[in-house]
Amino acid sequence: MNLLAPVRRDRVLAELPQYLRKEAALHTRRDFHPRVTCACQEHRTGTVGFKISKVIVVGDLSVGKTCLINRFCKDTFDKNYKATIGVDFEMERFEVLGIPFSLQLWDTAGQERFKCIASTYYRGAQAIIIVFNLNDVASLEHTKQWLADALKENDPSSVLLFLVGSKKDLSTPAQYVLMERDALKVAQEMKAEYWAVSSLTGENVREFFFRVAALTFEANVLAELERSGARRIGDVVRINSDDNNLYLTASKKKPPCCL
Ligand SMILES: Nc1nc2c(ncn2[C@@H]2O[C@H](COP(=O)(O)OP(=O)(O)OP(=O)(O)O)[C@@H](O)[C@H]2O)c(=O)[nH]1
Ligand SMILES: [Mg+2]
Repeated sequence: MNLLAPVRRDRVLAELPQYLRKEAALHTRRDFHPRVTCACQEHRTGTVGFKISKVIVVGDLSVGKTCLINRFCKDTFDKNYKATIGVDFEMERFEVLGIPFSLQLWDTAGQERFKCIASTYYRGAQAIIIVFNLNDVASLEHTKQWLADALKENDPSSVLLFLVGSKKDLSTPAQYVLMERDALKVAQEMKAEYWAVSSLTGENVREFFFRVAALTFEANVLAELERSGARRIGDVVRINSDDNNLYLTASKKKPPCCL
């Protein structure tokens, strides 16, 4: 018996959502990896549909991490600042290419005094979202330290990284252009995908989380195929060093529908 409520209609992804900026995208393909599409059509996604992927959200205090999660999950915005103490989390259920897929979004505290509690929850993340305030250059500089701390608890070769500039509504177009230039550089150094959002207006919030869900799903299915493929004689798994594809892809011996 399935005790879970059906996936909300506005959480159904039939196509790969696109990146924001080509210069700092995890990959620039227009569609899901053909092996993933094929596996979904044939319902060969193994345990992916039953798993919950952990996503952690880190960054300086008051950059807007809680507001970002609340805008997406509850469609609310609170203009008053209430510091997150330790951690909090929200579950979001999606359906990607017909397969159920869940994200557990971990909202962590940016305040120094709560950081050691929060960091005990970093382990086991499949995606790390590092948030900075587009109107505060120091918060962008600090993202490298947030990333280093989060990576101590995770496998840097398999985790997906997103660098998110918040509070876009507070920047003038001219200020935004300058900040974006610096942020794109940082994102490229980190090998993270860059996004700019506003939780107040909602700009890019849904697009961003859909992209996180889609890329995390894609990486999960590829890893699952890799594991099952490694058990079959003749399958070869390689790391694609194409700079447009910053994470693992599996290749060779594709079923006919994937060619
Ligand atoms: N104008 C504007 N204000 C925002 C936006 N996002 C967040 N804020 C405000 O920024 C303040 C901090 O937001 P939070 O989401 O609580 O920040 P946080 O990163 O979770 O802070 P910690 O929990 O202490 O780490 C609040 O007063 C929010 O209303 C935004 O997109 N635009
Ligand atoms: Mg918070």
